[in-house]
Amino acid sequence: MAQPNSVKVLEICQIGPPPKSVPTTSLPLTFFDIPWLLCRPMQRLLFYELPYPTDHFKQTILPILKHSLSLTFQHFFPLASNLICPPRPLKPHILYTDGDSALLTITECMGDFDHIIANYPRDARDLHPFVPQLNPARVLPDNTRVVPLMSLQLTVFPNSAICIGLTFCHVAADGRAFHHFMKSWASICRRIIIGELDCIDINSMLLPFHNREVIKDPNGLEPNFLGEWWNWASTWKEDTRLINDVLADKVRATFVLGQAQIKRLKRRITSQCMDKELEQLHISTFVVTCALIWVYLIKSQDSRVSKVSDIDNEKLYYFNFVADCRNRLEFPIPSTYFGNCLAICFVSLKRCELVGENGIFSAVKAIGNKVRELESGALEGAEKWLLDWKEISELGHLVTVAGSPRLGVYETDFGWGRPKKSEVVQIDVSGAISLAECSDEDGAIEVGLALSRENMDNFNAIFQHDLNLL
Ligand SMILES: CC(C)(COP(=O)(O)OP(=O)(O)OC[C@H]1O[C@@H](n2cnc3c(N)ncnc32)[C@H](O)[C@@H]1OP(=O)(O)O)[C@@H](O)C(=O)NCCC(=O)NCCSC(=O)CC(=O)O
Repeated sequence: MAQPNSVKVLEICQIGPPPKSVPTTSLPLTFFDIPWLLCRPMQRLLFYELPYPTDHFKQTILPILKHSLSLTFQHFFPLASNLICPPRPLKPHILYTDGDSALLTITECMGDFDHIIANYPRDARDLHPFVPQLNPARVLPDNTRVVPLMSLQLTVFPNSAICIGLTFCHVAADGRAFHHFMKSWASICRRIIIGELDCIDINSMLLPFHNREVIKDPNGLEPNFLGEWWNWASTWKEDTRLINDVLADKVRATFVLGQAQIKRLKRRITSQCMDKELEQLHISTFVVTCALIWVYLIKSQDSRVSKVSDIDNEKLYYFNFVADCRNRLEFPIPSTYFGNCLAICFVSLKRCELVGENGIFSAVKAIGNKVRELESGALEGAEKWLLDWKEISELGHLVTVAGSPRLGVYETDFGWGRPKKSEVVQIDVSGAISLAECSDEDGAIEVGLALSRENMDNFNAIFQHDLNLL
């Protein structure tokens, strides 16, 4: 019997920039890009209400989505390109050649849209039918790997909705760059729908900036990171487990922290501070949300430990987030820079500090201090980014963050309104939490989690109980 969320493939095609519109272009990888070479692909879904039958979608909306995507690729060509990984010591790079394109699959789903986009815990496997697969990498006779960087899937829910799914390699674009692409595609599509495109010059839009020379590397991070990557790549084994096996016991849910709750949380934190401490504390929405979720996640794992004596209170727990460096470096980088420009930040605390009475306060101090340190040097300690990453992920006890409430994902309007829901699917395998602004409340935050059923129940109980006390 078909699963409720199985999809029927209607069409498979390739979409690239209009022919001859983009010259052959090779983009070197900067030290900001290299750490993301081994990151598993990003999987982003955007769900929209769009109450048309499948035939209407195919005949009127799909051609516009395809045409606008092609026009957008003319400027955001790296996403239609390939990552070229020649054998060591030749450097990996992104290459666009005329005719390169991204895989686009069109599918239809009869599943229950309201259930699919709900916030309550659902089987983590439910979203995977909407996630496109990347075309497999090719290996050339000289052992060069040619890796497609993005693929897309449009799923129509007849008479109710569509889902736009994207899988892309982080090495091509960070969150800011990727959402610039998404908003540009949406904007061109919207203009075509309202018949405005002819009188608007696409070149007048905020175009991506591709010149990698703006990224200066005075500390020689690039050769250091490349060396690390080559070492890793030589021993790296692809995860060949089936997604259904990996996710068998996982559920995913979205928790919303309302604006009022965030305000009260900030107030509670500041009331715990001495005046002098307060001056030093960085209490942003990002920081208090991350602190709260980090502490609740650790508390929600406790019931997995059968005996209290099994809990090692001295053990270090880690929190990892990335910071956009476009306005945080000594050299200027345009806000439209297309590529990666992220500092990788780690924070650690002992378990007893996190689950103690002032756990959230301790976590706010630790994460906030890290954000503050970025002001005096976002690249401080950067030479250890990859080593830290490898060591800490092997230790376990790590919570990482995907997405951000500053990416404006809910502003991505293709001409039929804001998304009803956005999901960062890869968190169900990567174990990260995802953050976004909220679909329907200004100043609120959506937190996406994928946990075992038992941990999710525990987390939910702690979240509901504690937030009621705020
Ligand atoms: C370092 C940070 C994570 C956290 O810094 P902070 O704690 O200072 O928080 P912040 O920068 O959000 O904002 C701090 C304060 O500045 C003001 N402020 C900043 N930006 C604002 C904006 N656009 N609108 C309104 N206010 C703003 C607010 O007063 C806010 O306080 P208040 O918040 O209290 O109102 C962030 O600055 C950052 O770099 N975010 C981007 C991370 C990113 O790009 N992630 C994507 C990874 S790639 C990825 O994951 C792939 C994918 O998504 O597909």
